[in-house]
Amino acid sequence: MIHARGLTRRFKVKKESVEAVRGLDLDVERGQLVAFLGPNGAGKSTSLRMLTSLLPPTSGTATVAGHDVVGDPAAVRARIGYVGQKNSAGENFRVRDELVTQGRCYGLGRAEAGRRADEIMELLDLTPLAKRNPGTLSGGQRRRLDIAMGLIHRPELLFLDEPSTGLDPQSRANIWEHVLRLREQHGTTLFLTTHYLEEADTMAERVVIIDHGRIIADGTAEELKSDLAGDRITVVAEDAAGAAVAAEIGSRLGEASLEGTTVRVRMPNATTALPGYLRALDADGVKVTAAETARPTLDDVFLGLTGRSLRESEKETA
Ligand SMILES: Nc1ncnc2c1ncn2[C@@H]1O[C@H](COP(=O)(O)OP(=O)(O)OP(=O)(O)O)[C@@H](O)[C@H]1O
Repeated sequence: MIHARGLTRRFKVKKESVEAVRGLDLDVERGQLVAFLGPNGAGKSTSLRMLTSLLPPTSGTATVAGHDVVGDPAAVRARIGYVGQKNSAGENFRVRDELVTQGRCYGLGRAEAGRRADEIMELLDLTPLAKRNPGTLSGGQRRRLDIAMGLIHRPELLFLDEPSTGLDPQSRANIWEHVLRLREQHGTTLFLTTHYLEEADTMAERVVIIDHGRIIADGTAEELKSDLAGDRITVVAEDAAGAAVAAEIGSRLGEASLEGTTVRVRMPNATTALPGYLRALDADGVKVTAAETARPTLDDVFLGLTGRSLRESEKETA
Protein backbone atom coordinates (compact mmCIF):
# COMPACT_ATOMS: atom_id res chain seq x y z
CA MET A 1 0.00 0.00 0.00
CA ILE A 2 2.94 2.32 0.71
CA HIS A 3 6.37 1.73 -0.80
CA ALA A 4 8.89 4.52 -0.30
CA ARG A 5 12.56 4.40 -1.20
CA GLY A 6 15.11 7.04 -0.27
CA LEU A 7 12.40 9.67 0.16
CA THR A 8 14.15 12.94 0.97
CA ARG A 9 13.00 16.53 1.40
CA ARG A 10 15.19 19.55 1.88
CA PHE A 11 13.93 23.07 2.56
CA LYS A 12 15.89 26.23 1.91
CA VAL A 13 15.58 28.59 4.85
CA LYS A 14 17.44 31.83 4.06
CA LYS A 15 20.80 30.45 2.93
CA GLU A 16 20.63 27.34 5.07
CA SER A 17 19.35 23.99 3.86
CA VAL A 18 17.14 22.04 6.29
CA GLU A 19 17.00 18.30 5.68
CA ALA A 20 13.55 17.54 7.02
CA VAL A 21 13.39 13.91 5.78
CA ARG A 22 16.54 11.97 4.88
CA GLY A 23 16.15 8.83 2.84
CA LEU A 24 12.93 7.31 4.14
CA ASP A 25 12.50 3.61 3.22
CA LEU A 26 9.09 2.29 4.17
CA ASP A 27 6.74 -0.55 3.17
CA VAL A 28 3.23 -0.73 4.58
CA GLU A 29 0.98 -3.63 3.63
CA ARG A 30 -2.78 -3.45 3.07
CA GLY A 31 -4.83 -3.40 6.28
CA GLN A 32 -1.97 -2.46 8.62
CA LEU A 33 -2.34 0.12 11.38
CA VAL A 34 0.93 2.00 11.66
CA ALA A 35 1.75 4.66 14.25
CA PHE A 36 4.43 7.12 13.19
CA LEU A 37 6.17 8.58 16.23
CA GLY A 38 8.87 11.16 16.75
CA PRO A 39 9.59 14.42 18.56
CA ASN A 40 8.59 17.82 17.18
CA GLY A 41 10.46 18.61 13.99
CA ALA A 42 11.46 14.95 13.39
CA GLY A 43 9.95 14.99 9.90
CA LYS A 44 6.55 13.32 10.45
CA SER A 45 4.35 15.91 8.74
CA THR A 46 6.83 16.38 5.89
CA SER A 47 6.82 12.60 5.30
CA LEU A 48 3.02 12.53 5.40
CA ARG A 49 2.78 15.44 2.97
CA MET A 50 5.10 13.67 0.52
CA LEU A 51 3.25 10.36 0.84
CA THR A 52 -0.08 12.09 0.23
CA SER A 53 1.39 13.86 -2.85
CA LEU A 54 0.90 17.32 -1.31
CA LEU A 55 4.63 18.04 -1.33
CA PRO A 56 7.11 16.90 -4.00
CA PRO A 57 10.18 15.07 -2.65
CA THR A 58 13.65 16.51 -3.32
CA SER A 59 14.73 12.98 -4.20
CA GLY A 60 13.59 9.39 -3.79
CA THR A 61 10.40 7.66 -4.86
CA ALA A 62 7.09 6.62 -3.34
CA THR A 63 4.24 4.48 -4.62
CA VAL A 64 1.06 4.92 -2.60
CA ALA A 65 -2.10 2.87 -3.24
CA GLY A 66 -0.45 1.61 -6.44
CA HIS A 67 0.47 4.99 -7.96
CA ASP A 68 3.55 7.14 -8.02
CA VAL A 69 3.17 10.26 -5.86
CA VAL A 70 5.08 12.42 -8.34
CA GLY A 71 4.06 10.79 -11.62
CA ASP A 72 0.36 10.42 -10.88
CA PRO A 73 -0.67 12.49 -7.85
CA ALA A 74 -4.35 12.62 -8.92
CA ALA A 75 -4.61 8.81 -8.84
CA VAL A 76 -2.99 8.75 -5.39
CA ARG A 77 -5.39 11.39 -4.05
CA ALA A 78 -8.42 9.56 -5.41
CA ARG A 79 -7.46 6.47 -3.40
CA ILE A 80 -6.34 7.95 -0.10
CA GLY A 81 -7.87 10.06 2.63
CA TYR A 82 -5.92 12.65 4.60
CA VAL A 83 -7.06 14.06 7.91
CA GLY A 84 -4.74 16.93 8.82
CA GLN A 85 -4.24 18.60 12.19
CA LYS A 86 -6.61 21.44 11.40
CA ASN A 87 -10.39 21.10 11.08
CA SER A 88 -11.39 20.21 7.56
CA ALA A 89 -15.10 21.05 7.77
CA GLY A 90 -16.16 24.66 7.42
CA GLU A 91 -18.85 26.33 9.50
CA ASN A 92 -21.26 27.43 6.79
CA PHE A 93 -23.20 24.21 6.30
CA ARG A 94 -24.72 21.61 8.55
CA VAL A 95 -22.77 18.40 9.24
CA ARG A 96 -24.55 16.30 6.60
CA ASP A 97 -24.31 19.07 3.99
CA GLU A 98 -20.57 19.44 4.63
CA LEU A 99 -20.17 15.73 3.94
CA VAL A 100 -22.33 15.83 0.80
CA THR A 101 -20.35 18.83 -0.52
CA GLN A 102 -17.10 16.97 0.16
CA GLY A 103 -18.45 13.94 -1.71
CA ARG A 104 -19.41 16.17 -4.66
CA CYS A 105 -15.81 17.52 -4.67
CA TYR A 106 -14.67 13.94 -5.18
CA GLY A 107 -16.95 13.63 -8.19
CA LEU A 108 -19.85 11.72 -6.58
CA GLY A 109 -23.34 12.41 -7.95
CA ARG A 110 -25.80 14.19 -5.61
CA ALA A 111 -27.74 11.03 -4.66
CA GLU A 112 -24.59 8.95 -4.25
CA ALA A 113 -22.95 11.69 -2.11
CA GLY A 114 -26.06 11.74 0.10
CA ARG A 115 -26.05 7.97 0.52
CA ARG A 116 -22.38 7.98 1.32
CA ALA A 117 -22.80 10.84 3.84
CA ASP A 118 -25.51 8.85 5.66
CA GLU A 119 -23.37 5.72 5.67
CA ILE A 120 -20.31 7.47 7.01
CA MET A 121 -22.31 9.37 9.67
CA GLU A 122 -23.62 6.00 10.85
CA LEU A 123 -20.10 4.55 11.00
CA LEU A 124 -18.78 7.47 13.04
CA ASP A 125 -21.89 7.93 15.22
CA LEU A 126 -22.59 11.34 13.73
CA THR A 127 -26.20 10.66 12.63
CA PRO A 128 -27.80 12.48 15.61
CA LEU A 129 -25.63 15.51 14.76
CA ALA A 130 -26.53 15.62 11.05
CA LYS A 131 -28.32 18.96 11.28
CA ARG A 132 -25.86 20.69 13.60
CA ASN A 133 -23.44 23.35 12.46
CA PRO A 134 -19.83 22.08 12.87
CA GLY A 135 -19.03 25.17 14.96
CA THR A 136 -21.35 23.91 17.72
CA LEU A 137 -19.75 20.44 18.05
CA SER A 138 -17.50 19.33 20.92
CA GLY A 139 -13.79 18.70 20.21
CA GLY A 140 -14.27 14.95 19.91
CA GLN A 141 -17.38 15.25 17.69
CA ARG A 142 -15.55 17.73 15.49
CA ARG A 143 -12.62 15.33 15.13
CA ARG A 144 -15.00 12.54 14.12
CA LEU A 145 -16.41 14.87 11.47
CA ASP A 146 -12.86 15.52 10.19
CA ILE A 147 -12.33 11.77 9.89
CA ALA A 148 -15.69 11.41 8.12
CA MET A 149 -14.62 14.11 5.63
CA GLY A 150 -11.47 12.09 4.88
CA LEU A 151 -13.51 8.94 4.29
CA ILE A 152 -16.29 10.18 2.04
CA HIS A 153 -14.77 8.73 -1.15
CA ARG A 154 -14.07 5.30 0.43
CA PRO A 155 -10.27 5.53 0.47
CA GLU A 156 -8.28 2.31 0.81
CA LEU A 157 -5.70 4.13 2.91
CA LEU A 158 -6.25 6.85 5.47
CA PHE A 159 -3.52 9.18 6.76
CA LEU A 160 -4.30 10.80 10.09
CA ASP A 161 -2.08 13.55 11.48
CA GLU A 162 -2.48 13.62 15.27
CA PRO A 163 -6.09 12.40 15.32
CA SER A 164 -6.48 12.58 19.09
CA THR A 165 -4.33 15.55 20.09
CA GLY A 166 -6.03 18.11 22.31
CA LEU A 167 -8.92 15.84 23.26
CA ASP A 168 -9.79 14.68 26.76
CA PRO A 169 -9.04 11.00 27.55
CA GLN A 170 -12.66 9.91 27.02
CA SER A 171 -12.88 11.53 23.57
CA ARG A 172 -9.49 10.10 22.68
CA ALA A 173 -10.67 6.61 23.55
CA ASN A 174 -13.80 7.24 21.50
CA ILE A 175 -11.77 8.32 18.43
CA TRP A 176 -9.71 5.14 18.75
CA GLU A 177 -12.83 3.02 18.99
CA HIS A 178 -13.98 4.50 15.67
CA VAL A 179 -10.60 4.19 13.99
CA LEU A 180 -10.38 0.52 14.99
CA ARG A 181 -13.94 -0.11 13.83
CA LEU A 182 -13.09 1.38 10.46
CA ARG A 183 -10.25 -1.03 10.07
CA GLU A 184 -12.22 -4.02 11.28
CA GLN A 185 -15.27 -3.41 9.10
CA HIS A 186 -13.62 -2.03 5.98
CA GLY A 187 -10.01 -3.23 6.11
CA THR A 188 -8.83 0.36 5.70
CA THR A 189 -5.06 0.76 5.97
CA LEU A 190 -4.27 3.38 8.60
CA PHE A 191 -1.13 5.45 8.91
CA LEU A 192 -1.20 7.94 11.74
CA THR A 193 1.04 10.21 13.74
CA THR A 194 0.52 10.63 17.44
CA HIS A 195 2.22 12.27 20.40
CA TYR A 196 0.63 9.83 22.82
CA LEU A 197 3.12 7.01 23.31
CA GLU A 198 0.67 4.90 25.32
CA GLU A 199 -1.84 5.03 22.46
CA ALA A 200 0.74 3.94 19.91
CA ASP A 201 1.81 1.19 22.26
CA THR A 202 -1.61 -0.33 22.86
CA MET A 203 -3.44 0.42 19.61
CA ALA A 204 -1.00 0.15 16.71
CA GLU A 205 0.27 -3.17 15.46
CA ARG A 206 3.36 -1.48 14.11
CA VAL A 207 5.33 1.47 15.40
CA VAL A 208 7.75 3.44 13.23
CA ILE A 209 9.95 5.95 15.05
CA ILE A 210 11.53 8.86 13.18
CA ASP A 211 14.19 11.21 14.51
CA HIS A 212 16.06 13.96 12.63
CA GLY A 213 14.43 12.83 9.38
CA ARG A 214 15.50 9.18 9.63
CA ILE A 215 13.64 6.05 10.70
CA ILE A 216 15.43 4.75 13.78
CA ALA A 217 13.07 1.93 14.82
CA ASP A 218 10.36 -0.11 13.13
CA GLY A 219 8.45 -3.07 14.54
CA THR A 220 5.67 -4.09 16.89
CA ALA A 221 5.71 -2.20 20.20
CA GLU A 222 6.62 -5.48 21.95
CA GLU A 223 9.54 -6.16 19.58
CA LEU A 224 10.91 -2.66 19.99
CA LYS A 225 10.62 -2.80 23.74
CA SER A 226 12.27 -6.17 24.19
CA ASP A 227 14.96 -5.65 21.51
CA LEU A 228 15.84 -2.06 22.24
CA ALA A 229 14.93 -1.30 25.83
CA GLY A 230 14.52 -4.42 27.99
CA ASP A 231 12.91 -4.59 31.43
CA ARG A 232 14.21 -2.56 34.34
CA ILE A 233 14.92 -3.36 37.98
CA THR A 234 15.21 -0.37 40.30
CA VAL A 235 16.59 -0.81 43.81
CA VAL A 236 17.21 1.84 46.42
CA ALA A 237 20.05 1.07 48.84
CA GLU A 238 20.25 2.41 52.37
CA ASP A 239 23.51 4.26 51.65
CA ALA A 240 25.81 5.23 48.76
CA ALA A 241 28.38 2.51 49.54
CA GLY A 242 25.67 -0.15 49.38
CA ALA A 243 24.37 1.33 46.13
CA ALA A 244 27.85 1.10 44.57
CA VAL A 245 28.01 -2.61 45.45
CA ALA A 246 24.46 -3.10 44.11
CA ALA A 247 25.48 -1.42 40.82
CA GLU A 248 28.52 -3.68 40.56
CA ILE A 249 26.42 -6.82 41.11
CA GLY A 250 23.71 -5.43 38.81
CA SER A 251 26.23 -4.97 35.99
CA ARG A 252 26.65 -8.78 35.91
CA LEU A 253 22.93 -9.10 35.13
CA GLY A 254 22.53 -6.29 32.60
CA GLU A 255 23.26 -2.62 32.00
CA ALA A 256 23.47 -0.94 35.41
CA SER A 257 23.42 2.77 36.21
CA LEU A 258 23.84 4.49 39.56
CA GLU A 259 22.27 7.74 40.71
CA GLY A 260 22.70 8.60 44.42
CA THR A 261 21.44 5.55 46.28
CA THR A 262 19.29 4.36 43.35
CA VAL A 263 20.49 1.61 41.01
CA ARG A 264 18.75 0.81 37.73
CA VAL A 265 19.50 -2.36 35.83
CA ARG A 266 18.23 -2.96 32.30
CA MET A 267 17.84 -6.61 31.35
CA PRO A 268 15.38 -9.11 29.90
CA ASN A 269 12.88 -10.77 32.30
CA ALA A 270 13.29 -8.51 35.31
CA THR A 271 10.55 -10.19 37.37
CA THR A 272 12.29 -13.59 37.36
CA ALA A 273 15.75 -12.03 37.90
CA LEU A 274 14.72 -9.86 40.87
CA PRO A 275 14.66 -12.51 43.67
CA GLY A 276 18.18 -13.76 42.78
CA TYR A 277 19.47 -10.19 42.60
CA LEU A 278 18.04 -9.36 46.03
CA ARG A 279 19.57 -12.55 47.51
CA ALA A 280 22.98 -11.60 46.06
CA LEU A 281 22.70 -8.12 47.57
CA ASP A 282 21.72 -9.57 50.94
CA ALA A 283 24.69 -12.00 50.84
CA ASP A 284 27.02 -9.02 50.29
CA GLY A 285 25.46 -7.11 53.19
CA VAL A 286 23.71 -4.46 51.05
CA LYS A 287 20.61 -3.10 52.79
CA VAL A 288 17.82 -2.45 50.28
CA THR A 289 14.99 -0.06 51.21
CA ALA A 290 12.90 -0.41 48.02
CA ALA A 291 12.85 -2.57 44.91
CA GLU A 292 10.63 -2.71 41.85
CA THR A 293 10.54 -4.03 38.32
CA ALA A 294 9.10 -2.21 35.30
CA ARG A 295 8.28 -3.16 31.74
CA PRO A 296 9.77 -0.68 29.29
CA THR A 297 7.73 1.96 27.54
CA LEU A 298 8.17 3.32 24.02
CA ASP A 299 9.83 6.30 25.66
CA ASP A 300 12.49 3.91 27.04
CA VAL A 301 12.96 2.66 23.47
CA PHE A 302 13.54 6.21 22.23
CA LEU A 303 15.84 6.93 25.19
CA GLY A 304 17.85 3.77 24.49
CA LEU A 305 18.25 4.74 20.82
CA THR A 306 18.97 8.45 21.13
CA GLY A 307 19.91 9.12 24.74
CA ARG A 308 16.97 11.56 24.87
CA SER A 309 13.49 11.15 26.21
CA LEU A 310 10.77 11.61 23.61
CA ARG A 311 8.79 13.62 26.13
CA GLU A 312 11.81 15.84 26.95
CA SER A 313 12.54 16.39 23.24
CA GLU A 314 8.92 17.40 22.79
CA LYS A 315 9.20 19.98 25.56
CA GLU A 316 12.52 21.37 24.27
CA THR A 317 11.24 22.06 20.79
CA ALA A 318 7.64 22.90 21.67
N1 LIG B 1 7.99 24.68 4.64
C1 LIG B 1 9.09 24.54 5.37
N2 LIG B 1 10.13 25.39 5.24
C2 LIG B 1 11.24 25.24 5.98
N3 LIG B 1 11.45 24.28 6.89
C3 LIG B 1 10.43 23.40 7.07
C4 LIG B 1 9.22 23.48 6.34
N4 LIG B 1 8.41 22.46 6.74
C5 LIG B 1 9.09 21.79 7.69
N5 LIG B 1 10.31 22.35 7.89
C6 LIG B 1 11.35 21.88 8.83
O1 LIG B 1 11.55 20.50 8.60
C7 LIG B 1 11.75 19.80 9.83
C8 LIG B 1 10.70 18.71 9.95
O2 LIG B 1 9.40 19.31 10.16
P1 LIG B 1 8.05 18.46 10.26
O3 LIG B 1 6.93 19.45 10.34
O4 LIG B 1 8.03 17.46 9.20
O5 LIG B 1 8.25 17.74 11.66
P2 LIG B 1 7.16 16.95 12.54
O6 LIG B 1 7.85 15.72 12.98
O7 LIG B 1 5.91 16.80 11.80
O8 LIG B 1 6.94 17.93 13.75
P3 LIG B 1 5.58 18.22 14.63
O9 LIG B 1 5.47 17.06 15.56
O10 LIG B 1 5.96 19.47 15.33
O11 LIG B 1 4.44 18.37 13.68
C9 LIG B 1 11.70 20.86 10.91
O12 LIG B 1 13.03 21.26 11.19
C10 LIG B 1 10.92 22.00 10.27
O13 LIG B 1 11.28 23.23 10.82
